[in-house]
Amino acid sequence: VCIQEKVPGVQVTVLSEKFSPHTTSDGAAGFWEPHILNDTPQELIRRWGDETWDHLKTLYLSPVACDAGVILLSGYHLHKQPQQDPDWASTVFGFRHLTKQDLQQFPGFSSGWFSTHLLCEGRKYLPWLMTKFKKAGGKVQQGKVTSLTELADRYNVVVNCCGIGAGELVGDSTVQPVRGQVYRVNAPWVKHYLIAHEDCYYIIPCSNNVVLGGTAQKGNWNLSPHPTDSKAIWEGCCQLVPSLRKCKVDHEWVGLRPSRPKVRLERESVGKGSSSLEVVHNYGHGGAGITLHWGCAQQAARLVQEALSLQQLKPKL
Ligand SMILES: Cc1cc2nc3c(=O)[nH]c(=O)nc-3n(C[C@H](O)[C@H](O)[C@H](O)COP(=O)(O)OP(=O)(O)OC[C@H]3O[C@@H](n4cnc5c(N)ncnc54)[C@H](O)[C@@H]3O)c2cc1C
Ligand SMILES: O=C(O)CCC(=O)C(=O)O
Repeated sequence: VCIQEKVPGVQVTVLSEKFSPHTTSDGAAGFWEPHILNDTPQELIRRWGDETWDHLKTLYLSPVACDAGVILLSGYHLHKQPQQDPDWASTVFGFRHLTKQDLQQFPGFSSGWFSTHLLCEGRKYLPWLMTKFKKAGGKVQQGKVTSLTELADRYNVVVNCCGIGAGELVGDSTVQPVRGQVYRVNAPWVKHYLIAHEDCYYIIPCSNNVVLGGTAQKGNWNLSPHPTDSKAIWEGCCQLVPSLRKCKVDHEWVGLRPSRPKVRLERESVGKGSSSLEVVHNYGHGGAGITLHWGCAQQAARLVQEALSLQQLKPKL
């Protein structure tokens, strides 16, 4: 969608093995908070995160908020050890430190913050974006790409935004999963998010259900819910909000956060001669793909523009 908006007359095709609701982005809570980004430079996290925040804020304040799956959510970040204020404190709304009175609700936690965040639900947002994309003339094709150069005779530029699949596609062994298991439950009485950072437990209400998480297991590719994780998540979340014991479980889900030493967002020429191709890489967003998505997409679209203006355009089939 960003490319369509930035490059006049461009024809864009989304070529993907899986579509919504079967992607990692569909299962994520969609909570705006930069995390699991390893050594991605702080100034880039701030720039991409803030651009995404502004984009989501605009959607939230518009009539499309419900269709696009963008909501505003307040709640608690809980810590067992004293922490420095996070870099995102000045981006979110109403950041403050928890008082002794706040902390009385949460035995075992000694500090934390209260803040209001935007949340973008992939399961609503992706179909909403797809409608926009198709209306603007975008094409869609299902299929697994095994080599980027196989696309050289069909496209002038390819954007590699394959998430966890990017590692295999471009032979980047630094892409590793950080496995996240969650429950989706019906608990409409839960109106605040709670994130217990050291234990990795969280409770995040979305528009139709509540996400109970989670795990962050590096290098684990198992896409099935594991009973040991289910038990730990259930007990951890029920300790935070005991009334959750009464909730009805909708389903469990596992996703692989596409982790990398740092987000890869750059241009590269791959292949030689007739199979050479301009590629824009945009992958490795760890636990923050939704948090950074619009800022990264803007940058990727600028790189597409650059790649198009550098090459002599030949008509392709
Ligand atoms: C449990 C959990 C909770 C999360 N919560 C949050 C959150 O609250 N906030 C947040 O910001 N982030 C969150 N994340 C992280 C977020 O989900 C990811 O960073 C994000 O989904 C990555 O998006 P992506 O588009 O790169 O990958 P994906 O959503 O996985 O999309 C990649 C696409 O590429 C396609 N593809 C891959 N390889 C190929 C190939 N070879 N050929 C063709 N197509 C291919 C796939 O089919 C898919 O359609 C969470 C992740 C998990 C697991
Ligand atoms: O911890 C958060 O900010 C919300 C959940 C999340 O982003 C994740 O599980 O990766």
